[in-house]
Amino acid sequence: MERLNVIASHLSMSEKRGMATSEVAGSVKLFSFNPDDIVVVAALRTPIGKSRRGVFKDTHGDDLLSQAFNGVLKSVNIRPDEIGDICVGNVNDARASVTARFAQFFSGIPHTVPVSAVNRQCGSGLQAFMNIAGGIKNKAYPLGLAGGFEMMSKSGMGGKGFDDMNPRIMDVKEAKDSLIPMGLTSEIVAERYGVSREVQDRFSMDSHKKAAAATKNGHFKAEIIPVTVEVEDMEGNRRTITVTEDEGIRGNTTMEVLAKLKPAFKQGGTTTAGNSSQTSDGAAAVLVASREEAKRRGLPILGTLRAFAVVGVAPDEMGVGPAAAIPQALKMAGLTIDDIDVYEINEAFASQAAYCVRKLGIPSEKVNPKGRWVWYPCVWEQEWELLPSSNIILETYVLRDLINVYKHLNFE
Ligand SMILES: CC(=O)SCCNC(=O)CCNC(=O)[C@H](O)C(C)(C)COP(=O)(O)OP(=O)(O)OC[C@H]1O[C@@H](n2cnc3c(N)ncnc32)[C@H](O)[C@@H]1OP(=O)(O)O
Repeated sequence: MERLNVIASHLSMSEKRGMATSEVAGSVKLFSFNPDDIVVVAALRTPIGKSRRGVFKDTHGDDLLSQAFNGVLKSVNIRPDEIGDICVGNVNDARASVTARFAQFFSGIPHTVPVSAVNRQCGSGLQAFMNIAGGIKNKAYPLGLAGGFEMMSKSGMGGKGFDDMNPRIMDVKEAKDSLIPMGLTSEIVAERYGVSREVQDRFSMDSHKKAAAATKNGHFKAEIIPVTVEVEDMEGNRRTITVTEDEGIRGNTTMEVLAKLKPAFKQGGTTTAGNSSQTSDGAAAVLVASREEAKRRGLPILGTLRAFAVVGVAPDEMGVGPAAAIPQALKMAGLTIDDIDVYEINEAFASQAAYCVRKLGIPSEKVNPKGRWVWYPCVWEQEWELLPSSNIILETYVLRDLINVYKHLNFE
């Protein structure tokens, strides 16, 4: 009976995806539902603000993160003391684990619930998710909260704590390369792999236009929690505002305007403010459970984690990460490039995303339909309607937009 249900669900998926039954037959074992599957039962984020001069420039990270925590808990009516563990991804906040603890208390989650923070650079939010998923898989707890935040208005791009470095770093090429500013690694990728300024600008323009259309059509509404904050204007007056949409999307951008922008990181380079992600402020959270626990509680199942991979790449071209890691995740999931319906490739620079899409042969119509970029892949089987006729999503970073928001904005 169980098997019949599984096959029946595949048939309906194949119909939705417009595929012949035989095309999905090979993935029957992938799609079987098991009690210990890792599922997402709630996922929400704040809007994303432009750092330093945006809507959250006067807001604290813990205030923003607690909004995300509160949002997901309330959306499915979970008692805060029932959470087994919390893990939060962050790159630039030197005291992120304490900020996360503050956010927990601001959300009314009692001290008996433990919290930790994790930094895997741009993949930190996704890593937080994987840490919680690992705890559930190991039966340490059946339900956990994963989140992420970045407040670049306050932290900037990091770069703190480098005063006391081991001088030996300069003698070891890859150690030294790890200090290359991110924008310059974009220039290296563009030069090394021949990604022209025009390709970068076009990728960026398309991304902005998709994001503007997605916003206009309300596609982000279900995932964004409106946030009310105080913000100081240029004259020093404080006012209270409620933010409901992402800041920084430039739907009117044209190739002509983009072509006029000066290189941001290197004379004669091709990476500009227009084809880089902006620096941002924001936070997100997901409530994660085993399928068994979700069913027992009657919680909605938004998606099932099907595979996850991490692969290292040379530091001087860090942005080629998706090209290395996506094949690995696909292999683990028993899927091919063509099996994926939607790729969300959240990269900071158009050079990197455009290179990865080209290298992997991803059909352009499947890339970032809402205009965002991804790396650091995990494969999701979607059990809700993200987009018509899409069921399998490969995304890098986190569940749709979570986390490491500092690089997302430009392309959302
Ligand atoms: C794993 C990884 O990927 S690591 C990477 C992590 N993330 C990063 O490294 C962040 C990269 N981004 C940055 O560092 C910064 O955004 C920079 C340096 C590229 C640009 O910084 P800023 O100059 O502050 O950019 P800002 O967004 O304010 O844009 C400056 C101007 O360029 C122009 N501009 C920027 N984007 C666009 C666009 N899409 N279309 C048209 N004009 C644009 C505008 O005139 C804008 O001024 P305005 O906002 O007053 O209209």
